[in-house]
Amino acid sequence: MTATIIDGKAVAERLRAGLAERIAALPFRPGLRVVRIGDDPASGVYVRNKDRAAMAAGFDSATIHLPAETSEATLLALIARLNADPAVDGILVQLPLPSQIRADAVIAAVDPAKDVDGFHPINAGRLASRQPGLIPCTPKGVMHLLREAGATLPGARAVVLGRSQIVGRPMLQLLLAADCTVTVVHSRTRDLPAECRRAEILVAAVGQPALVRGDWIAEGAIVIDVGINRGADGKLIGDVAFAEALPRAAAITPVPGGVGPMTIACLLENTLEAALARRSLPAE
Ligand SMILES: Nc1nc(=O)c2c([nH]1)NC[C@@H]1CN(c3ccc(C(=O)N[C@@H](CCC(=O)O)C(=O)O)cc3)C=[N+]21
Repeated sequence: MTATIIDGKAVAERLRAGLAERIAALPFRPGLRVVRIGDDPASGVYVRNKDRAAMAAGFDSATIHLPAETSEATLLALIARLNADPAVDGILVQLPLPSQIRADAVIAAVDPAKDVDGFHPINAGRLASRQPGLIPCTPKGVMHLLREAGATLPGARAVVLGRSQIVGRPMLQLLLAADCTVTVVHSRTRDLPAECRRAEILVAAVGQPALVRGDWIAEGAIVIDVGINRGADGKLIGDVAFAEALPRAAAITPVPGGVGPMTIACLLENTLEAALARRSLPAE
């Protein structure tokens, strides 16, 4: 078998085109504000891509760039101002934050109705309790890609590699809600390769370049690679050894061009959802 390569870039473009159409029919432009602190170069690329995609789809989007020395109090005051601004539907504070700022305090300060990252404990709790809320962008994008790849989710054995607050845990909730049999494995798991080999759907989200080798992958598995690691040569590499996985998997996402573009498209989808919900408009 040689795997079908899941074209996340193309799926993301279609999703964004659909959002642009819906926005064009609205009497207002959904507002997104991205807050970037300091000059982490990786954040720079992400913020630029997002701004470009948001503007092209018709959002009222802007990035607020503050210096690396910004205090937590200054950032919290900015968030309070954005929470109170009726033109702002979505707020994203780019992570990681400098060490003088507590990320937990910042995440909890964002109005849950504008929390387009889905990181606020209220939204995490809603997801875990199967109530409607804003869902973290990367796991939401993974669910889009699984549907696109034609995965049969009910009853499927899914393994999530990684238990982070921003990917692994919400991924567990979404796969479980879709009736998968989900196992979450992590750095303390005994025999990671054996656990991964049981997966019909494998979602790798650990941030370790090419950790998942060919022989960790069951024949015919669908492999979603969330990892975006920068190699010594500056190139992006996923968490999965792509060339080794190709002959075993049924379908696999590439890095770049897989999950990354979907994260941005889902951020825009969340911003539109937040804008409609805040105005008590129907979601479709
Ligand atoms: N509050 C917050 N929310 C985030 O969602 C968030 C964050 N902070 N901090 C940083 C990470 C990283 N992230 C990426 C999203 C898209 C690509 C992406 O589009 N990648 C392209 C390649 C881009 C390139 O060439 O560098 C791809 O995979 O094809 C990458 C990285 C969102 N993050």
